[in-house]
Amino acid sequence: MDKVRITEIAKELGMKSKDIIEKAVDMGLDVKAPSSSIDPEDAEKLMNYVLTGENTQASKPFSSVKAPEVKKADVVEKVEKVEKAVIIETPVAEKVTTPKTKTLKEKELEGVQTVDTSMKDESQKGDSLLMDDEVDTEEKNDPTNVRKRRGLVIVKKKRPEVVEPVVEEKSFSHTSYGSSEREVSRSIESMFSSPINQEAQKKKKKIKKVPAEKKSNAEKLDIALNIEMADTNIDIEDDDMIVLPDLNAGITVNEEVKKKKQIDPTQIRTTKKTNFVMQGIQRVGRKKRRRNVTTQEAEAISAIEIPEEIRVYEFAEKINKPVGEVIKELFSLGVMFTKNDFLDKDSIEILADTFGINVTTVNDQESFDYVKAYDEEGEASEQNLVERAPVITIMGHVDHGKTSLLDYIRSAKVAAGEAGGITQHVGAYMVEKNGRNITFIDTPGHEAFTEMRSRGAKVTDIVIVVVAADDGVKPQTKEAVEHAKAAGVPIIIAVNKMDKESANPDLVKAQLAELGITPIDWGGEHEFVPVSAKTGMGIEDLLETILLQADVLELKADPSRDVKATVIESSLEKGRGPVATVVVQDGTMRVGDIVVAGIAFGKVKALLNDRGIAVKEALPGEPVVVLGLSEVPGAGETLINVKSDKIAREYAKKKAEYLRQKELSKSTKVSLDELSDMIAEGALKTLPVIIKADVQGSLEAIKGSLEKIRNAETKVNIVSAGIGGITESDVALASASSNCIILGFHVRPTGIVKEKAKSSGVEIKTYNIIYDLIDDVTSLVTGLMAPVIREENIGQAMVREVFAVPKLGHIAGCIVTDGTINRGVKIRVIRDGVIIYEGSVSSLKRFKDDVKEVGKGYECGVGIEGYTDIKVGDYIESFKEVEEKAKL
Ligand SMILES: Nc1nc2c(ncn2[C@@H]2O[C@H](COP(=O)(O)OP(=O)(O)OP(=O)(O)O)[C@@H](O)[C@H]2O)c(=O)[nH]1
Repeated sequence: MDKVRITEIAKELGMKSKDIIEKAVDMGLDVKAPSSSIDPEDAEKLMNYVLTGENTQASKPFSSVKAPEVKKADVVEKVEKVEKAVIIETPVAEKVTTPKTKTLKEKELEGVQTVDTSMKDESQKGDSLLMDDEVDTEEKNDPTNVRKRRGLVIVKKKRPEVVEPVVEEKSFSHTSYGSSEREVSRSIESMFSSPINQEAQKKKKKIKKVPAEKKSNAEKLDIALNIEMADTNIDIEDDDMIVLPDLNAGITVNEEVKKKKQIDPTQIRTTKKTNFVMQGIQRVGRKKRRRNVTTQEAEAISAIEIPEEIRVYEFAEKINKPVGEVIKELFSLGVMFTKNDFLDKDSIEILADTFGINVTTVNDQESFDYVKAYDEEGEASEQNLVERAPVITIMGHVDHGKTSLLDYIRSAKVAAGEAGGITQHVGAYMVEKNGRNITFIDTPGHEAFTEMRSRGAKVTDIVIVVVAADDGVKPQTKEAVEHAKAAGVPIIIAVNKMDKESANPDLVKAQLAELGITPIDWGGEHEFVPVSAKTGMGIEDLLETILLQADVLELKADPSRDVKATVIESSLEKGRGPVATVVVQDGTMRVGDIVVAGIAFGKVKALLNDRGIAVKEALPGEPVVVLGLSEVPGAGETLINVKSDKIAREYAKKKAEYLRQKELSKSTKVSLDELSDMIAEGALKTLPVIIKADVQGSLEAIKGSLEKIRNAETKVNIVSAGIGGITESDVALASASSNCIILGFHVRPTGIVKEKAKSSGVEIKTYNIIYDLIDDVTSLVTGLMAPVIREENIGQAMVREVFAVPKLGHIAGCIVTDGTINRGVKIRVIRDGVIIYEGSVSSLKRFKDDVKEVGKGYECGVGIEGYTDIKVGDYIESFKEVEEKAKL
C-alpha cells in the first residue's frame, strides 16, 4: 500500500504540516518531518483526530477516548451496561485508536477512578470519562437513549459526534462522580441538548471542508465493525442527526445486547420508524419534521384523484405529505416550485412514483368549459341543418395584395386610405356571390401577425393564399401554406398582380409545387386562380372557385340552436365599451342573448354587421360586431349563448380565476435551467417598455415583434401591455422601472397623463404605423449594445536594421512596405508570420526628425514602447481599433 505523506494530509486538511506532525506525535505515530509518511490507515486516524481537535480541544483525545471506552466497558465495573452502549462503538474505537489506545485507556481508567480531578486536568480524560458515564447512564435509563444514539452515530460515522462527551465533560466536572449513575446521566443530559447540536453542526461543516473524511470514516467502520451495518448510504445519511435513531433502536432493547452487537441495516431502519425513535429526533430539534413523518405513517395514502391543474400545496395535502417534502422532492428533480405553483404533468408523474401513489387526473376545467357544455347540450338536428356561408381567410406575403384583393371584392378601396403599408386591424367581412354569402377574415400580412393568422385558420373553412405573380413565393407565403396545411384547411391560390407585365404565373406554380401545392392543370389538386386586385381580373372566378370548394365541404349549421361563435377581433372603444368581432359558427346570434366568451360575459346590447349597420341577428358563417360584453375577450375565444346571466357570470369568473392563477404560477415557477439563464442574463441589458394599443390585434403584433428584438446581449422587456389609452398608472409604472418608455399605438396621452409623464421624466412615444414603432425600438435596443471594436490595418514595415540608442533603447530601422506607420498607434511585431508582441509606437523618425507618419517605400526608425527584442527581418504592423455601433 502507498504511504501518505504528512504534507498531503496537511494539504487536504488545509493546515500546516507542523500542526499535523504535532497531532501525529500526540497520537504516537513515528513522524518527524513533513515528508514523513504513514500508513493510509494511520493517516485516516490522524485526519479524524485532527478534525476532531479542531472542533473542540476536548475532542482531541476523541479517537483515543473511544477505544478506552470500549475497553473500559470490558474492564470497569459498570460492565454489561456499558457493553451494550459500546457494542457498536467498540470496533470503531479499536480501529481508530490503535496506537494510543492503551495509554488512553489507562488514562481513562485513572480518570474514572479519580473523577473530577482528572476531568479538569485533562480534556482527554474528561472525554473518556464522559463517554463511560454516558454509556452507563444510557444503559440504565431508557429515556436517555437519545444521547446514546448520538454516541452511536458518532462512532459509526464521525468522530465529531464524540464531541458530545466534550460537552458533557464540563457538566461532568460539576457532578460528583460518586453520585448515582442516574444523576450523572441527568446532568449530562441537561448539558447535552444545545451543545450537541452545535457540535453536530460544526461537524457537518468540517466534514464539508474535507469531503474525504466522511467516506473514510464510513469505510473504516465497515472494516472495524466487521458487520454489515456499514451500509454506505446509511452512514452518509447519518451525517445528520437523523441517524441517531438507528443507534437508539439498538440501545432501546437492553436485553438484546448481543443482538445489538450484530446490528445490521435492517434493524436500523426498523428502529427508525418506532415512535420512540421519533421522540428522540424531536428532542434533537426536528419536531416539525418528525411530527409530519408520524402523520404520514399514520395515514399513508396510496391513491388519489387530482385535477389536471393542481398546485404544489394542494398535491401535498392530497397525498398527506408536508408541502416542504414535495418541494424538496421537486427540487431534487431540478425544478423549483413554490407551494402555489401548478404542477406539470411530468412532475406529477414523478412525484406519484416517488411517493408510491396512484394518481388519477380529472379535468377540473370542466367546471367552466362552457363550450363542452354547449356541445353536449344537443347535437344539431339533421333536419334543421342549412347551408352556411364559408369562412375564408386571405393570407400571403406583405404587399402581395391581400388588402387590395379583399377591397376589390368588397368594392371598397380601404388600402389606399390606410396609414401604412400594413393592414392594422383584423376584421371580418361578408360578400354576396350568386345569391350566396361568403365571409372573409382579413388577417394582416406582416410577420408579426403570424400568431393571429394561425388563429384565423382555425375558424376558417378555406384559405386563400395570395401570391404576387411578379414576386413569387416569399417567406410569408410559405408560412401561410404551413398554417393552412396544419389546420387541414383547403387552399386556393390567388395568383395576383396578373395585370403586371412582369407577372410570371408559371414561376408561382413551380415554386408552390415545391411546397406540395400543385395546380390542378399540373395534375395536382389545388386551384390556382389568376387575378388582379387592380383591374378586377379573375375576381369572379376566384369567388366561384370558393363556392365550389364550399360545396365540396358541405358546410352546414343549425340556425335554430343557441349561438356558438369565434372572436376574431376585440377592442375597448370609447363610449361603446368592450367590442368584439365574431364569426358565428353555429346557431343564431341575437340581440338580448346572454353570452360568455372566456372571461367576458354579458347581455348582447347590439349587433353590427361588417358595414357597421345594426342588425337583430347573425346567422351561421356571418361576421358580426358584438356590444354589451363585460370585458374585452381574447381573440380566438369561443362565444356561447347561455341560459342565464348567473351562469354566464359563473363561467367567466371561474375562467378568470383559472387564468389568473396560471399567470401567477407562471411568474413564480422557474426551472433550474431557467434560473441559470436568468443569472446569466444579469449581464443582459434590457429596454423596459410599456405598450398600449387601441386593439388586441395590434397589441399582439407589437408584442410579438418586440419580443423578437433581442440578441445575446440585449432585449426588450415588456413590462406591461394593454388595450386602451395611456393612463396615469402606466406613467407611474414606467417611472417605477428605470429607463422604461411607454409605446403607444393609435393611442395618445392627454391632459394630466401628459403632464405627469413630463414631471416624472417618463418618455411616451406614439405611433400610427407598426413598422415605425418597431424600427424605433430596434434602434433603441441597438443603442444599448456595447460597441463593436473593429480593427483597421494601417500599414506594415520590415525591420532591416536594429540600432541601440542610448536612453531610447532599441530602434528598428524599417522600410514601410504597405500603408503607413504612424506614431502613437498600436502595432504588433510579427516574426516568421507569428505575432510576438503587441504594443504601440513610442517614437517614429525619418532621419533625425520626429515624424507623425511614414508612407509606403520610405525608411524610418521605429521605437516600440516597452519592447527591445526587435530583430532584423521582423515585421511591424500598425493598426487602429475602431468602435462601431453594434447591430442586432
Ligand atoms: N399592379 C397591381 N398592383 C397591386 C395589385 N394588388 C395590389 N397591388 C398593389 O400592391 C401594393 C400592396 O397591396 P396591399 O393590398 O396593401 O398588400 P397586402 O398584402 O395587403 O399588404 P400588407 O397589408 O402590408 O400585408 C399596393 O400598392 C397595391 O396597390 C394588383 O393586382 N396589381
